[in-house]
Amino acid sequence: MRHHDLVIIGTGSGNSVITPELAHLDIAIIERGRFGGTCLNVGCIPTKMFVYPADVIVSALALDRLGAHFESPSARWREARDRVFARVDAIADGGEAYRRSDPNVTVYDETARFVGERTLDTGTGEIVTGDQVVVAAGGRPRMPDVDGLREADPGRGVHTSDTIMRIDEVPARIAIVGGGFIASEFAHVLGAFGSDVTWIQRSPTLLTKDDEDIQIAFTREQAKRFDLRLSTIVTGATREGGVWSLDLQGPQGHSRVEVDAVLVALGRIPNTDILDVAAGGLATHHDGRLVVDDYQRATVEGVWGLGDISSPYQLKHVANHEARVVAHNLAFPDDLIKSDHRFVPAATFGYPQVASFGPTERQLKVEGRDYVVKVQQYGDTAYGWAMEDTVGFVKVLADPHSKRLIAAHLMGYQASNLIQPLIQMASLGNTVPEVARGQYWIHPASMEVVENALLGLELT
Ligand SMILES: Cc1cc2nc3c(=O)[nH]c(=O)nc-3n(C[C@H](O)[C@H](O)[C@H](O)COP(=O)(O)OP(=O)(O)OC[C@H]3O[C@@H](n4cnc5c(N)ncnc54)[C@H](O)[C@@H]3O)c2cc1C
Ligand SMILES: NC(=O)c1ccc[n+]([C@@H]2O[C@H](COP(=O)([O-])OP(=O)(O)OC[C@H]3O[C@@H](n4cnc5c(N)ncnc54)[C@H](O)[C@@H]3O)[C@@H](O)[C@H]2O)c1
Repeated sequence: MRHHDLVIIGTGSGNSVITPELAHLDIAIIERGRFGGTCLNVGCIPTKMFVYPADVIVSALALDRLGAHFESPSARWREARDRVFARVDAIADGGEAYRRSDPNVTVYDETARFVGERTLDTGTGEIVTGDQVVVAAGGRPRMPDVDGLREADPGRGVHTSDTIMRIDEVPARIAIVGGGFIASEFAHVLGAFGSDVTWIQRSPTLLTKDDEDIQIAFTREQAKRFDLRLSTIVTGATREGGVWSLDLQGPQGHSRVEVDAVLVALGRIPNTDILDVAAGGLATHHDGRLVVDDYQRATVEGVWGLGDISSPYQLKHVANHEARVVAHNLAFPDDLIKSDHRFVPAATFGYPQVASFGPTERQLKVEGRDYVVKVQQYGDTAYGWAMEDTVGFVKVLADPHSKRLIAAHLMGYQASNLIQPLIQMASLGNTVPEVARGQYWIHPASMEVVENALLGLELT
């Protein structure tokens, strides 16, 4: 049994808990996978490195309407893959080497599980205890309850986001199951790189957590590009001669689709079960997330949780924020700070992009909350004319009494960037008139669509 001042499980955002204020402590890091966690190795960063060339290819295909012509743009998957992982793997390896070279840090590289309060079996034959324990062990893909698809099996063409980006060639035909972030981003990427995508979603729209206007508009755009099977579930899967035959149950009854590979994108489940947090005396929510309070404290003194293992958001910027809060609270126990989850934004890097924060219009109606709303089309602004845009829009919802923004929902070119001033004004408590008329907006930048959306809100 070995004792440490601080034990950190998981090197995603957990790795960044080691700030200069804590660097003198005797620290254990337990990581069963690659250093850097999901975002770096199999998540945000590699996906966006594939999304960028996919954006370029798909937008080039649509440039005819602007009088610009390209001879059939095409993509080379292996080149893109090798570019992505040359960079990503080097960062992961460098991060691990850096930690291992630190005399204050001991790295345990197996699967940990709790065997008592603040006590862990590291899986390496060593039991460790910590004065403080940070649980940052993230989550993993949820698999469907369908024979043949219960486990990822890349060798047989059953993939999750953990494996799909390392394949040698894009499959000629792929079925993507799910209708959220991962499905949307990978349909775009794999489609741009040459796969014929059949997209299976159990709900009548995609992106069901987004505002209804976004759901409808995004689904309409994807249906133009992919074989989209809505209100449809997979009931069976068999493989013969390298070909998967999926049984589908949809609005027209039973159907069958043949594909070379399947990508499962049905959400992620927290790793509290693998960690056996109950043995550590720690409480979980009904969905398996670790219970933490606003200060990121778990239910046993000296234990903290952050990121996907405890968060309902499952977003890297949230995990990073919570890591900063934990690092502060560990270093300054007499001056605890809370996490700020008031205006958490998210972006789906599909084509078109979607970005939002705050409740949907339907949620506001259900809550009976007063609001005013404006939907501004990209196509009604000068930059939208330049792009001949017919799909993008900015939807803003504001409180008519305080004149502050409640929510924003954007779809279109660079939505993930265009939303930032709206997040800023909500977070900093600026009113709509202050932001709309209290500054210059560069003409005729694409950001004018945001200015016009704010000006269009009827706030008397
Ligand atoms: C395909 C994909 C794309 C994404 N894109 C975005 C995006 O564009 N923007 C965004 O904001 N978010 C994105 N996310 C979400 C983002 O990656 C996560 O929210 C974030 O990485 C969570 O960080 P974390 O530190 O909580 O967990 P993780 O980064 O998952 O780290 C947990 C670590 O704990 C280790 N571990 C788990 N159990 C144990 C154990 N028992 N013992 C030892 N080690 C253990 C794991 O190996 C892992 O390295 C994406 C996710 C995916 C899957
Ligand atoms: N750009 C980003 O920020 C980004 C990108 C990728 C992933 N992520 C994070 O990773 C997490 C996982 O992504 P995801 O796309 O897997 O999850 P998600 O929650 O976005 O989507 C899951 C989809 O699967 C469907 N589904 C769930 N269970 C089902 C079942 N049993 N049968 C049929 N359909 C079912 C849901 O209706 C939904 O459409 C997300 O929560 C997100 O926070 C973020």
